[in-house]
Amino acid sequence: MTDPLLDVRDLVVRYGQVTAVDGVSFSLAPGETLALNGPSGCGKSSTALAVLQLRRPAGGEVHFEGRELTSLPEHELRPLRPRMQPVFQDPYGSLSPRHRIRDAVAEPLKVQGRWRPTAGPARVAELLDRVGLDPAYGDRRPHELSGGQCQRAGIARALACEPRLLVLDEPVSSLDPSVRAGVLNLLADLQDDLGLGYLFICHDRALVRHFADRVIEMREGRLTSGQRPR
Ligand SMILES: Nc1ncnc2c1ncn2[C@@H]1O[C@H](COP(=O)(O)OP(=O)(O)OP(=O)(O)O)[C@@H](O)[C@H]1O
Repeated sequence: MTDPLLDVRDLVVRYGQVTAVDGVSFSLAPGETLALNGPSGCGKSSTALAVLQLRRPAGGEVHFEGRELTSLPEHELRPLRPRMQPVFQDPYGSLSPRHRIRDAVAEPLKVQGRWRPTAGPARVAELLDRVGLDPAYGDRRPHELSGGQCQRAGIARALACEPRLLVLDEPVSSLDPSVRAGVLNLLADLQDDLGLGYLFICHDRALVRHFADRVIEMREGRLTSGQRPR
């Protein structure tokens, strides 16, 4: 059996007195899509933030590519962060309104010291093309794109990090139904090509059944089905 890409054990997330996630365990294999489904407020986004270590959990462990993340200080997490990238519901919220799309996609390359003035622009154009955007759109700012185009640009920016895991938090929920299928097809193609693992957070049960390899259900902070046996 392949080692899991992500192995979450007894995760607890608290906001003050509120326990949003209460002992959640699951694992995700490389190249797998695991859907986390459940009603509004059940703790899906809190689970996503804790997996990404954007909110440090109050308890439990998050093993990613064999490293346990919750015990790592920020300076040791930093080099691992590019490998697990979020894609959030609001496509405009994840891109700075002031920056052109090409700069937003180039930024992770620059932050990671992988930007080369000669090859960099071509790499950005390649990433935009890979997500189905005309590279000429690189000149635009987010408000000059549709929601679907903007979500594609956000995915291009995530891909610039060369991730192994995408945490997709309601990635198509704010898009027109006509645009959703295109973005989901893109995600499926990228997974086939790159072997990415997806933690796919979605409240739409029909959609998760269609898109995911496996579904786990959450309610009031706990998994009600699909919990990994201990
Ligand atoms: N920053 C916060 N401060 C205090 N409580 C919070 C915070 N974020 C979430 N919560 C609470 O934690 C619980 C879980 O919220 P969370 O957003 O994780 O659920 P969700 O399943 O993602 O909901 P939705 O589908 O509506 O986004 C809710 O009771 C929510 O009110």
